[in-house]
Amino acid sequence: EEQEEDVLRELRLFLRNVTERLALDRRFKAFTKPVDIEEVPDYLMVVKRPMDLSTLLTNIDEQKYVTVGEFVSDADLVWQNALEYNPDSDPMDRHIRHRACALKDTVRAIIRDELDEDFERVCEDIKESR
Ligand SMILES: CC(=O)c1csc(NC(=O)C2C[NH2+]C2)n1
Repeated sequence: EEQEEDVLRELRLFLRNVTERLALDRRFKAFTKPVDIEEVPDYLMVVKRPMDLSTLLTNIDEQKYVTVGEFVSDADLVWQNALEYNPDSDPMDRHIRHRACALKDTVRAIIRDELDEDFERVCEDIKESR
C-alpha cells in the first residue's frame, strides 16, 4: 500500500546517502567501480560475486533492497572480496586490506549510529509480507 511505498522510499534515500558518503571517501576509491576484468583477468577465478559502490547505487535505484540487512549483505561483499583477492604480505595487498577493513567498520558504524531499529523492523515486516 501507500504507507509501504513511503517506507521503501525512505529506505532508498537512507541507503543512497550512506553509499554516496562511502564513495566520496578517498580511502575507498578502489571500491567505487567494478574491477575491470580485462585488466585483471584472474579476478573472477577468485571472486565469485563481484560488488562495488556504483553497483550498490544501481541496485538501490532498481529497488533491489527492501531491508537494510539485504543492503549490508551486498556492501559486505565489497570488503570481503578485497580481502580474498589481496591475501599476500606484499605492501599493496596489505594497503588494500587495511582499506577493506576500514570500509567494513565504517558501514557498521554508520548503520549502528543512524539506522532506527524500529524502522528496520517495519522494512523486515514488509519483506515477510511479500
Ligand atoms: C578492488 C580490489 O580488491 C582491488 C583493486 S586492485 C587490487 N589488488 C592489486 O592491485 C594488487 C595488489 N595485489 C594485487 N585489489
